[in-house]
Amino acid sequence: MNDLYSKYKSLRTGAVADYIPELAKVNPDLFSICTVTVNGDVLQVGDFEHLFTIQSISKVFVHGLALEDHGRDYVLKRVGVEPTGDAFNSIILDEQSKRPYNPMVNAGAIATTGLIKGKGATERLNRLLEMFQRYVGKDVFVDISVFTSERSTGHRNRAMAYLMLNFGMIDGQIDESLDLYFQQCAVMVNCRDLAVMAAALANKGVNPLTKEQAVDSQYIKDILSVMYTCGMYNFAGEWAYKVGLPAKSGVSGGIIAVVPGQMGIAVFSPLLDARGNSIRGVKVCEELSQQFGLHLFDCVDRRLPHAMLRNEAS
Ligand SMILES: NC(=O)CC[C@H](N)C(=O)O
Repeated sequence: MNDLYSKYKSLRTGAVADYIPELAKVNPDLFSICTVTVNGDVLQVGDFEHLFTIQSISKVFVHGLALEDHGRDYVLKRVGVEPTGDAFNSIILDEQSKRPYNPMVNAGAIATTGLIKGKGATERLNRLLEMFQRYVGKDVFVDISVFTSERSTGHRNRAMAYLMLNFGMIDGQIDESLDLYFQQCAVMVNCRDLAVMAAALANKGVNPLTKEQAVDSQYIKDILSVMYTCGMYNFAGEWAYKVGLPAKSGVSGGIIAVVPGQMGIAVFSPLLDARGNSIRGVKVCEELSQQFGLHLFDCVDRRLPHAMLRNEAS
């Protein structure tokens, strides 16, 4: 991991996201890698304590909460599970069903967030924060500057919400759902938190550090299959081919990847490619997958380093 960190630290291609004005202020040099095994072993390098907003990585966990709130049949009626091959912010709905294509693109995520139960905006936000807290293992907070920055500029997302309202795919509480969506995107995490969250998904929904059940284990297969096919947007196919792990990226520069039954991986580096994926994040995950045989369909045995498997034999 140290070798990968040193190798890519000097790679400075790409650009930080600036369509949300507050995100443009980030230091582009920040870089960290962290892995957490299902046994709770943590390996971390770089700026792993640096807090940033989770952005689209939140979509994975909110999808899980929507499944818990309504069950898979109902969620599937409102949001599909087809990869789009389009950008994360594309304003397209399935022509026939009028559903957004999947819960990982913005349209689908706004619809998913609209499904979160609660009496009023505060209860819905609290339920969402409690869900994140189960995954992270400590209190989490919304970055108000990033939230208000996106709320005042997120007209494209607002347009999607109105399109879905027109087709009856979300209910009339448009502003409340959009606020909740912008708030979930502005939840603050560090690279280590993300790796713990990914490790919970690798560990049947149980946070490996606190042992708390973060999400009902019956929905892990739903969450991971949608991540696998849709998590990296219009790069999802190449990612599945090269890295072979369920994953999710966000425009603030985070990427999580899940090695089911073994560990969670998180990389943070805000320099993005044209599709909105972290450039260093993609490179590091490609190399980790190749070096340790992590691709789900790789027939060679996984070669996790000894440090990651310390507790497995005991
Ligand atoms: N890809 C992302 O991280 C996008 C999330 C961002 N909040 C948006 O809706 O545009």
